[in-house]
Amino acid sequence: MLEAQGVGHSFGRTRVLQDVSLKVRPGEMVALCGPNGAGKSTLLAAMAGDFAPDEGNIHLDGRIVTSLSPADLARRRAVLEQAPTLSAAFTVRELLALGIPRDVPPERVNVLIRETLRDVALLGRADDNCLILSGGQRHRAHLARVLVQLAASDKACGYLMLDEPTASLDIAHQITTMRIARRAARLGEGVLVVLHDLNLAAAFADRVALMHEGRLVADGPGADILTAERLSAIYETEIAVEEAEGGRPRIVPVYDPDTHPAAEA
Ligand SMILES: Nc1ncnc2c1ncn2[C@@H]1O[C@H](COP(=O)(O)OP(=O)(O)OP(=O)(O)O)[C@@H](O)[C@H]1O
Repeated sequence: MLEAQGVGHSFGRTRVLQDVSLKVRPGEMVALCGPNGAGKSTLLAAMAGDFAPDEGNIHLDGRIVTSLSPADLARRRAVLEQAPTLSAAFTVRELLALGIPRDVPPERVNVLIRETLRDVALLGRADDNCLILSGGQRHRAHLARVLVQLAASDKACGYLMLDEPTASLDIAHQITTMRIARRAARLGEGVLVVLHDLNLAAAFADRVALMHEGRLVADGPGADILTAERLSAIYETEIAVEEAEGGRPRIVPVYDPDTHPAAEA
């Protein structure tokens, strides 16, 4: 299990996380939602072991996450950052190979790369330089990099941590990406995904964890958590919630195109 307990953190004098506790169990997909600046990426980075928070603990399969070696961390969890960068002009194939340990036989590497690129619909671009891909295609290549990292791991289960994986994708690729994350959970991985799209969260995640101003304000099934009253309050805009197929909530922002932001101040 990946678990944050009583986590607090400040950057300088800015308190970014306050007493946050969150569990991601193997086989479970948790969507982390909330307004800009709520602390989602900071929490995900802390849970990934990127830094030790000022307060509280984060355990990955029973061990303090920052006590794990980089190699052990890489076998247990894979992280797609919000704005992934390239350290060199890699081809798509080379980018994916970065996530695969050197002792994996070349034939296995080729199979892993081919299967993962097929999943993200980039099989035909394997030998293209990442820099010539479109923004969304490049993001899918980075998603493939983290998927192949876990697929190559010898651990029975790992944790997939995705920070806004659908932000630059068209509707079809958003759905494909969420299906890939869902399949990872079905195969036993723990999935933590930061999402702004509350409808994707409601449709795909087992639980929705809602953050606001550094705190976790609600955590549970989307149908319980995503209420019009709660969402309108934390996003400070009118949001309606309807009932969709299977009792799932459908989140509908209420648009008033003629209200200028300055007029509300
Ligand atoms: N390295 C840093 N130094 C200083 N402040 C930081 C740093 N990283 C994040 N912050 C601040 O922490 C707060 C939370 O940022 P974070 O990126 O975690 O929010 P978020 O919920 O992921 O937001 P968004 O939806 O806009 O991506 C913000 O006010 C941000 O400015």
